[in-house]
Amino acid sequence: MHDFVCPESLRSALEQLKALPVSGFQTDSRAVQPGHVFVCKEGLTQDGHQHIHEAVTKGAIAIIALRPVKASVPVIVVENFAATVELVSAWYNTPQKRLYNIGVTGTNGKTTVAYILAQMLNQTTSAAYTGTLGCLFDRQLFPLTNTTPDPLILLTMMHEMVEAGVECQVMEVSSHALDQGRVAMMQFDCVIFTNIGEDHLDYHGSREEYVQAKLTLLDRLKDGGTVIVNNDDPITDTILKSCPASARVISYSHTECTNADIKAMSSLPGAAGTAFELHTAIEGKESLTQPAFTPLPFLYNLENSLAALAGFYAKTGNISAGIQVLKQLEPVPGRCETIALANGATVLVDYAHNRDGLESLLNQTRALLPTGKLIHLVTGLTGERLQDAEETGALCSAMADKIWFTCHNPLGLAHDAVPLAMQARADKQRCHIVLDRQQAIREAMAELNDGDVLLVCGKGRESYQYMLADKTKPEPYIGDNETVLCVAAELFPELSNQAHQASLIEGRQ
Ligand SMILES: CC(=O)N[C@H]1[C@@H](OP(=O)(O)OP(=O)(O)OC[C@H]2O[C@@H](n3ccc(=O)[nH]c3=O)[C@H](O)[C@@H]2O)O[C@H](CO)[C@@H](O)[C@@H]1O[C@H](C)C(=O)N[C@@H](C)C(=O)N[C@H](CCC(=O)O)C(=O)O
Ligand SMILES: Nc1ncnc2c1ncn2[C@@H]1O[C@H](COP(=O)(O)OP(=O)(O)OP(=O)(O)O)[C@@H](O)[C@H]1O
Repeated sequence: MHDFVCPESLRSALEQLKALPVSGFQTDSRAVQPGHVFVCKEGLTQDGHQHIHEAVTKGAIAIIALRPVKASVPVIVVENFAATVELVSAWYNTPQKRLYNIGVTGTNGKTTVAYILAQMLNQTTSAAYTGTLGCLFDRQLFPLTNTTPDPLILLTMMHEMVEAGVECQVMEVSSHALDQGRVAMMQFDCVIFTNIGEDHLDYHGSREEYVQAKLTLLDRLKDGGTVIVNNDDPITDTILKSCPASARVISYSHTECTNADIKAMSSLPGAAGTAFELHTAIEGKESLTQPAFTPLPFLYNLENSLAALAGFYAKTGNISAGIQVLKQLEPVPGRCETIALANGATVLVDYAHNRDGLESLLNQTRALLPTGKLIHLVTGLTGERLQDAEETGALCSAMADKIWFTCHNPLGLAHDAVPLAMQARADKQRCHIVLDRQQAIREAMAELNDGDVLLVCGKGRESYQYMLADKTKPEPYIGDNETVLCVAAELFPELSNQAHQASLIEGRQ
């Protein structure tokens, strides 16, 4: 049994760690691997100190705790979790300070903006993406549990990035992360706001609290850093009022009549992307209008592309180079992925998973659909969004022609709880409940005719369902894309799976 160790300073804690063969740091006993230091955290529902035994059994070689505890491995006691973050940051030689960090927040569009901006910056430097899709750099993808990871995971990833020669990180910053201080050790060079609507009321309690959480991203801005705002979002006035005086502000807009620094003119958003005139009038520079094109479909992706262009400009100072790389963007996995069917109908697999996202997707689809053609919709909401379910269901009923409410991460609720709530204020003649997600997709596809569109929303490329509240125990799910491809092969056997797969890629007309 080791004595309790109570370091008087960070330095002495570091010295203790240096004497051990540390392979990493972990706050979750379930994920501990041999050589890890297990960090005890008092969370919202549990106390990490209760899980020391499991951590040691799994191979933890030391414990960092907030109070004296007994363990068969050395214990370092620190004052609070922030001290641990400081310790781990020092252990990795403050990797966050060795990167140009861009933080992206907003209700919708974080993944899209962060992923495409990292892609664009990769044409000029080595850039990493961190967010809902995982942590991607140096051609490797590291899966993440959270959109914005726990600070110790983030520090570990940033250490790996620095080791791999990455120069710039574009990361999504969720409202939960801001509220829980997951990015408290960051000093962002640039922050980007996409749009702020209403979401996560289960966690934040009210829209005001949610907005306040988002605004705290500004507290994490470096002195003299850049704030990128969407002039078309009414929340921008509030953001600007909260901006530090030293900040450089760059605004973007998709409407011609605003005085945004970067704006799209003469745009005609379509399913094949959007051609537009990019007008820039930044920081007193001579204004410039240049032809531009984003291959991502729909108006909201024009907005996302403008946000990414502004981010590219903030980092490189070269908007013309940004226009060039924007043209060649690869699609974002699970967002607006199109599959053309042999009968002339189209299936679109998308990540729209809250009221605002569904509304903008349905609006855009309706605007592009010829009269008389139908929008079919397969959707659900996660258990966390139960209180939004009635209103969202009513919105879907008003905007789509035929709807299948289905299962989407019930997170411990009865599987029909969210679908029933979604159906409550919907037109029941047109809005069915089919809990088996694959069956819902199958039924919806069977009813499609030439020119109709089916939107399969909410999961994107996710290949799991959180049936239980415990997110460490996901159930495997084949995936929406795969389901659509299988059903297409059943419905149109004359086309091989391979042909369908090809149409998935080429179908982005
Ligand atoms: C509600 C919430 O946000 N919880 C987050 C929070 O967990 P917590 O600290 O409260 O955890 P806890 O369950 O009370 O446990 C306390 C401590 O005991 C540890 N523990 C717990 C159980 C065990 O068996 N062993 C063990 O060691 C836990 O790892 C933790 O260190 O801190 C953890 C580490 O940072 C997060 O992983 C965890 O995210 C959970 C998984 C989650 O689902 N969060 C969602 C709501 C979320 O954050 N979502 C946003 C994106 C939202 C969006 O835009 O769509 C995100 O950034 O991911
Ligand atoms: N700028 C936008 N405005 C409104 N809706 C959008 C916008 N961008 C994307 N969407 C819709 O929201 C969905 C989710 O997009 P995206 O994954 O980029 O958002 P997000 O903010 O990262 O969400 P999450 O953090 O939960 O993953 C898209 O599939 C699309 O339907």
